[in-house]
Amino acid sequence: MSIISKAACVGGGVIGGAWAARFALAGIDVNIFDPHPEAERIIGEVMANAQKAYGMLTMAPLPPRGKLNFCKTIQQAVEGVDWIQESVPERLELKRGVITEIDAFARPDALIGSSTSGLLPSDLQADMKNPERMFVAHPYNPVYLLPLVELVGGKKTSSETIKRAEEGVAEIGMKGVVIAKEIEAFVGDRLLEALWREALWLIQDDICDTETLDNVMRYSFGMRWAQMGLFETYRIAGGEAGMRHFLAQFGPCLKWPWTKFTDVVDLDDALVEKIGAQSDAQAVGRSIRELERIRDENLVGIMHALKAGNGGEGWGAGKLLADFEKRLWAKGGDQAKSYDASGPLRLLDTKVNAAWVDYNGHMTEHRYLQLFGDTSDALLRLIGVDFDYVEAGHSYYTVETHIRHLGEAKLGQALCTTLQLLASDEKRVHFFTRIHDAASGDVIATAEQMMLHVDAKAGKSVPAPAEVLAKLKPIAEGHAKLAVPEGAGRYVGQKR
Ligand SMILES: CC(C)(COP(=O)([O-])OP(=O)(O)OC[C@H]1O[C@@H](n2cnc3c(N)ncnc32)[C@H](O)[C@@H]1OP(=O)(O)O)[C@@H](O)C(=O)NCCC(=O)NCCSC(=O)C[N+](C)(C)C
Repeated sequence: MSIISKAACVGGGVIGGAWAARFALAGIDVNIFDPHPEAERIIGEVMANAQKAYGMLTMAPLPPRGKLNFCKTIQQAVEGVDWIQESVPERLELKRGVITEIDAFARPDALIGSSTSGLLPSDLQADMKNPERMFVAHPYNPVYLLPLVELVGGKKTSSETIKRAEEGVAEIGMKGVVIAKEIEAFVGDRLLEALWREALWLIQDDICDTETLDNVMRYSFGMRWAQMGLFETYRIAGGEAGMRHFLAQFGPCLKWPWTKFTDVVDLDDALVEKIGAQSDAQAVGRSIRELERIRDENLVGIMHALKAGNGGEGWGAGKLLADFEKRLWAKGGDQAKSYDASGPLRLLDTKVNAAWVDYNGHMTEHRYLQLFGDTSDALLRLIGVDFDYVEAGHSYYTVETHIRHLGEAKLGQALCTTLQLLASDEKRVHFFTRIHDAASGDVIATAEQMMLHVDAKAGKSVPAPAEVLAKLKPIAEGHAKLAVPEGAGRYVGQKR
């Protein structure tokens, strides 16, 4: 049983809107309450960014998008839902009042998370009737892409609530990290605050400008942090002797005058103007929307890289994405069970995303192979060769591929793939896949491929079991009646 079938977002700004997108893209209907006159437009823009980002992030079958329902009152928004996420401005009295109102109308077992960046959950739950179901669920912007949620209970929060909250955020592809004790600003914002304080001093004292400071981070430890965080990185820095050696070597430096850690810079008009001007220069005219697009594409790229990390097992946020996709495939597999074998099988629908485009301004070579591979994966799921099947020790491996490029695919272009079986026997599946422009049906590329059924442990081809062959049979029979595709059997250098 899922924890979240229906959600509510109270407060729909950048954070609340992105929570709404997270829920909706996980197939969950969301009630939204936000008195801002332009709430619908703002959330619509966040949703559009989120959808674009998910289009790049995953080929797994996302469930039908949940509905967004704009409500006139908090009562209307929260009645009957399973999870309420409060994201109103960061003022204790305001948040406490809103949470108390949510508490009055929500189902007694509904979970209530607050997006506060630093207020104590005990303070927020002070006036509630059912405070045991309230906690901090602190996300990071953009919430629809960054998976972390800090889960922090107050004095009256039950441990059962935190457990359910952890399960709930996992359902929407997020990583719930439980913070052991409540403390202002929790863990993430404490760390950011320390760095931010130091950074402001470096600018104030003319040690560097904003661009230099950002470059120092993004070309070095920023990349390390994204994949291993602080302590695991330092463990490696300690060499063979590990963490203890690192602490012995670098610990004493903490007493050197390297930081202004406890001093707070005076953010007077002059410093604000200095940082503002440097930041404007750094942006070289790029709008916030443009920067958001670049940020989202980069985040997707980082997550893809991490998904391939650790020898393909996935690492950190990439492993989380891989696990989320496994669940999506497991659910979405049902959709693919019905098909019409009287023609080529339509197995994939996608759009060319920015990361797939090369310096010639069109989709680059290896992305074609990715789409062909994703299409053969879809065929395999259709005949029962899914994650469980592979985990049990058998699979199909591709042993030969012949790709032809007949047209170009441009950024944002909608594509679909169709697959035609040419021949099969107990070991072999020989098939022909076309990538089409989804609107016109024009063929942009084709691949003729051969897969062999293998015993993965033995690393040898073996006959597929009867149940797999039985699922392949109706497709083979249907496709035997089709004409052999133009281009099948061609080789490079052959005259047309
Ligand atoms: C393990 C492996 C796939 C096969 O090795 P093998 O058991 O030694 O196999 P044989 O060479 O003996 O071949 C078995 C039979 O299949 C026939 N065969 C082989 N290649 C072809 C071909 N290209 N076209 C037609 N027939 C072919 C061969 O003649 C044998 O026939 P018999 O009648 O005598 O049984 C091994 O090759 C291997 O590990 N290869 C690497 C595979 C790989 O890593 N591929 C890339 C992975 S991408 C992928 O798999 C994508 N996806 C499917 C998951 C989406």
